[in-house]
Amino acid sequence: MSAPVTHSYPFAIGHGTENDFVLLPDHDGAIHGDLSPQRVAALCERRAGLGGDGVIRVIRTAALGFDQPAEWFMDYRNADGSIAEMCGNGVRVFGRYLADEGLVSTTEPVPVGTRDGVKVITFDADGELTVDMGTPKILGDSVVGVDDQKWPALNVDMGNPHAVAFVDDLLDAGSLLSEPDYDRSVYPDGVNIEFVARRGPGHVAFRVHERGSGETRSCGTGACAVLVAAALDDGVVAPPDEPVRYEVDVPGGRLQLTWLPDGHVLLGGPAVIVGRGTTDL
Ligand SMILES: N[C@@H](CCC[C@H](N)C(=O)O)C(=O)O
Repeated sequence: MSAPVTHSYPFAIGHGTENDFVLLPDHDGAIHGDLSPQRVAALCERRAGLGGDGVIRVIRTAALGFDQPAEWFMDYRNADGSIAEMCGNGVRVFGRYLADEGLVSTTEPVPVGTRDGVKVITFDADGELTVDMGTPKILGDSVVGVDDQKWPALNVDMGNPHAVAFVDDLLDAGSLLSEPDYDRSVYPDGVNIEFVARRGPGHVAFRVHERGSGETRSCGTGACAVLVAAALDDGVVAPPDEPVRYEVDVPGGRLQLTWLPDGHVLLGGPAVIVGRGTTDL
């Protein structure tokens, strides 16, 4: 009897403020058929797999047949294998990976294709990366809940859905081991839920329960939604007359958020690649 044929695929592990990802370089789209939701979930499993909040396939935009003005496309999957439109920390880690591999130059902005359109990454002088996340959609209010507590929450779309609730204390959100309650008629495709506490002027902190990944130590699109909710709560009218800046703390570090007069939100912070290897998926 012949032995089963197994393929070996390279991978890298990276994180942005401890939102961590398994990156699968697949420049020309060879592994597409092998990347089922079950395989993604197995890769992200923290005890029996490589471990991660999500998987990012590094693929040429042309290999997917997408018409976007960017050579590289971030094909993002949540830890449960579901596909998400956008990942703010993921796209910064993606930029770091491309730069470390010598696939892009750090001296000029790099466009990256995503399911939410092209995002442009800038390599900052301090070693961090900033991405132009585009324009938030502010879609009104709903309610989120944990156990018998409920909070009003602002519906902000950053390409993916968010519900932002202000709490007195980040511990008010409880263990976040299970998904908080939310209005499924408002969010038929699920939602990322941010619990935000004030830290001072222009300074907030949040915890997040991510759709498809559970509680994570950071969420870039979530930080953008939090910036918008905090600024509106502080009396800023959208879009702002002048740049509005917030420091946003997450369990895994600190992100720098800017809301520009043209409506775009910039997300800045660290992003690193911490290991490489091979896997049979
Ligand atoms: N961690 C990400 C968001 C990833 C996608 C999200 N879980 C969703 O399903 O929308 C970020 O940094 O933005």
